[in-house]
Amino acid sequence: MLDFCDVHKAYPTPQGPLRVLDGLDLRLAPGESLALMGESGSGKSTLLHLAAGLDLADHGEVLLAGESLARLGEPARARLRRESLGLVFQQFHLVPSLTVADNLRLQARLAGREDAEWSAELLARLGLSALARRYPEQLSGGQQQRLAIGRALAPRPALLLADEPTGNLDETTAGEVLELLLDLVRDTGCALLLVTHSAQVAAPLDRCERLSHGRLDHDPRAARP
Ligand SMILES: Nc1ncnc2c1ncn2[C@@H]1O[C@H](COP(=O)(O)OP(=O)(O)OP(=O)(O)O)[C@@H](O)[C@H]1O
Repeated sequence: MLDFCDVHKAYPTPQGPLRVLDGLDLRLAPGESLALMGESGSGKSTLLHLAAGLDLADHGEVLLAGESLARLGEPARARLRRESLGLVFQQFHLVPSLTVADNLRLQARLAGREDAEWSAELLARLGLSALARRYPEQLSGGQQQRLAIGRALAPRPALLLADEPTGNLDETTAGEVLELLLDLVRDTGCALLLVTHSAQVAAPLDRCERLSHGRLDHDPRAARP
């Protein structure tokens, strides 16, 4: 589903190149869930950006759904992103002028995958059916993040990238939102790459890797036995 092969990424700085990813290898199988942990500044967001084709590796190869992101032009990368990827961030990034139902529909429409039955089922599973005509600002933080998750999954992507998806929520709401996210991911067969600072959030996922000095180390402490 997602493969990083000997990936290097550096940022130019006045002091010279800052090497963030340094020969990183990663393989995520279809339907597999992986928690990505690591110190602040270790490169987790950089890795997510490369996985989404929002930025390109300096050396090495990133393959998404078998396609080398660097070899595709930007229009083809954008198409692949729309059709194969769901993105969820700590900030919800909902469209404020669209209702709950239309926020959900928009993403599916952009991917050419409108499916009224699936949208209705998603709204119900998100606990948002009764709120379908509200606007994002009329929702609680937990409801907004549930909608953001539903929107990302509306086109039935093969891979969901989530960057601290429960980082803005209180502990109880965060637990509920994570459970919902994992249930939906499991039921749709979507692979998941989730960045978190929390071992508790990482625990129910299939694997946990720690990013350190530009490479990944398996982290048995946070992974399920
Ligand atoms: N566009 C950029 N130009 C220069 N340096 C950058 C750029 N983007 C990120 N960096 C640096 O690269 C390193 C990795 O950043 P990144 O955001 O990937 O880390 P992170 O692990 O996601 O951090 P956090 O957990 O704090 O979100 C940091 O030292 C950061 O300052």
